[in-house]
Amino acid sequence: MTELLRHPDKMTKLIEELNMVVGNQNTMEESYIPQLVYLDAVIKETLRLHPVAPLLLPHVPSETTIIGGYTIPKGCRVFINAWAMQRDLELWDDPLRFQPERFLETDINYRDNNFKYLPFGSGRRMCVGISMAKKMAALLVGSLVHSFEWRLSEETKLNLEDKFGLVLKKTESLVAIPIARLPNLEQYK
Ligand code: HEM
Repeated sequence: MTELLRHPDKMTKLIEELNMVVGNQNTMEESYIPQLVYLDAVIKETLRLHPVAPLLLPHVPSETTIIGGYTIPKGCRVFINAWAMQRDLELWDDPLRFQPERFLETDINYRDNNFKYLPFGSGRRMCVGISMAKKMAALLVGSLVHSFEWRLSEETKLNLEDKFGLVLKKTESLVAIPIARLPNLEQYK
């Protein structure tokens, strides 16, 4: 939501998609998700810049392995810096820019074997909750944007700073004011 509020043009594009697919007589539901391609791109781009688990989960190889000339000893703890890979200038065009369109132009997916985009990890130990997480994120962001117009109070600064840990969190929570945008208040019950 912070990225969308910082980029009103992207917010407008998402609202237009929701208006077209869901319409203002309905509320956001799971069945609309496959048609909401821009919403999917917004979530993918958000997870690229702000991965929930920036170093994935610690992995421990069961055998000593050589990868790219580096020896990874059996039993050592390996962290994969997905955060850095997903912002790497050599892998991404203009990497610090919030640009959901980059996911419309390519078919990069969460489960692909590409090693530049790993918000859910990769391989045998990748996240088992991808399907659920994808749907929940789409339902949540889709509902917030479809049902409300979001405004900021005068003093709100849109701070995108991250607090690092096993899980990435915003340093400052977003405070935004929702305004009903659906025509019928019954739709909010
Ligand atoms: C946006 C939401 C989520 C993100 C970004 C996420 C991300 C991740 C990541 C990065 C890993 C580590 C993968 C690796 O180290 O290779 C992981 C593991 C895991 N996730 Fe998620 N996850 C999410 C939601 C969920 C949900 C909803 C569930 C369960 C319903 C779930 C269950 C798990 C489990 C059980 C593992 C450990 C898998 C293993 O070690 O074999 N996750 N997740």
